[in-house]
Amino acid sequence: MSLKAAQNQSSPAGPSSDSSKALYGGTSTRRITVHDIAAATERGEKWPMLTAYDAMTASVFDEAGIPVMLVGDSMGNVHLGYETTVPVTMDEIALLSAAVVRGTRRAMVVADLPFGSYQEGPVQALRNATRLIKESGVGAVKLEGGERSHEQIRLLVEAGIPVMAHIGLTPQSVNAMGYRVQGRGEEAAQQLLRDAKAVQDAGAFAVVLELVPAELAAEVTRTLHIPTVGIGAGAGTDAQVLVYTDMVGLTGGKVPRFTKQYANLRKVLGDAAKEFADEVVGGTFPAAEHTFH
Ligand SMILES: Nc1nc(=O)c2c([nH]1)NC[C@@H]1CN(c3ccc(C(=O)N[C@@H](CCC(=O)O)C(=O)O)cc3)CN21
Ligand SMILES: CC(C)C(=O)C(=O)O
Ligand SMILES: [Mg+2]
Repeated sequence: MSLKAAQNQSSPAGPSSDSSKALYGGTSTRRITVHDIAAATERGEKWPMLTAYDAMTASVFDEAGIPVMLVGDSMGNVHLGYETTVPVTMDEIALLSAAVVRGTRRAMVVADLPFGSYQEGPVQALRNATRLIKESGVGAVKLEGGERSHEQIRLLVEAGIPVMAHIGLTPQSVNAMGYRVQGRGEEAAQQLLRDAKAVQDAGAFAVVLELVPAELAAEVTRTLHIPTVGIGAGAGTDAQVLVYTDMVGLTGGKVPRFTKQYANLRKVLGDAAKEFADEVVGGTFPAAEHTFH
C-alpha cells in the first residue's frame, strides 16, 4: 500500500476494494484518463509507468497492462544517440508520440515537452503542448521544473491540457545541475517541498520525483494529494517509472543505479543477429521453407 493509501484508509470503499477498476490489472479496455489516475491514487493503488518511443514496443506494454506510457525526452539518449536530452526537438517528440498513441489502445500517453519548448514562457508552452495534443494525440504533457515552471503549468491546465510535472533531478538542466541527488540537506529539502506544492497548486495531475532521498520523496507523497511518480526516489511514492530500455537491459554503457534490469534484451538481440549472420555465411538460411519456386 502506498503512503497516500494509508491516509485514505478511512474512505468508505477502503483501498483496492474493487480490483476490476484497478489501473493495472483492471478489466476496462477504454483509454485511461487523468480521472482514472486520480481515482486509483485515492484507492491507494500503486501504479507503473514506462517510457515508450515506438508503436511496436508501446503495443507490447499496452497488452501487458501498463496504464501510463511516457514518450520521454530520454529518447535522445536511448534512441537518437545524443549524450543528453538537451538536443531533442519538438519534431522528434511529436513524431514518436504519434507512433506510441497509434500503438496503444488503453494506456494514457504522456509526452515530454523537450528543452527549449516551454522555457520562454507560458504562451510558448501552450503552443507546443497544443501541437502534441492535436497532432500526436497524447493525453497529457510533462515538463520539468517546480516553482520556476508554475506559470506554464497553470496556463496549460486552464487550456484543458493535463500536465505531469517533474522535479528533483531535471535532466534538461544537466549543464547547470549535473546528475546529482537533489533535496539533500534542509534547505534543498525545503525547496523540493515548495516545488512540489507549486506544481500541485498550478494544477498538475501528477509529479515525477527524480533522484531524491527516499525519506523526502515519502514526505512529498504524504503532503500532496496528487500522485507522485518516483525514479530513484525510493519505494514510498504512489507510482514508479523506468526508462524501458534500462528495464529490459537494452541500454548500452552505464545506466543509473536506480534502474532494475528485468531482462537482457541486448544479449537476446545480439545473439539472434549472430545466429542469423552465421547461417547466412554458412548457407543454411534461407532453408526450403523460406524459399519460393
Ligand atoms: N537510459 C536512461 N535512463 C534514465 O533513467 C535517464 C536517461 N537515460 N536519460 C534522461 C535521464 C537522465 N537520468 C540520469 C542520468 C544519470 C544519472 C546518474 O549518473 N546517477 C548516479 C547517481 C548520482 C549521485 O549519486 O548523486 C548513479 O550512479 O545512478 C541519474 C539519472 C535519468 N534519465
Ligand atoms: C525518466 C523519465 C521521468 C523521463 O523524463 C524521461 O524518460 O525522459
Ligand atoms: Mg524526460
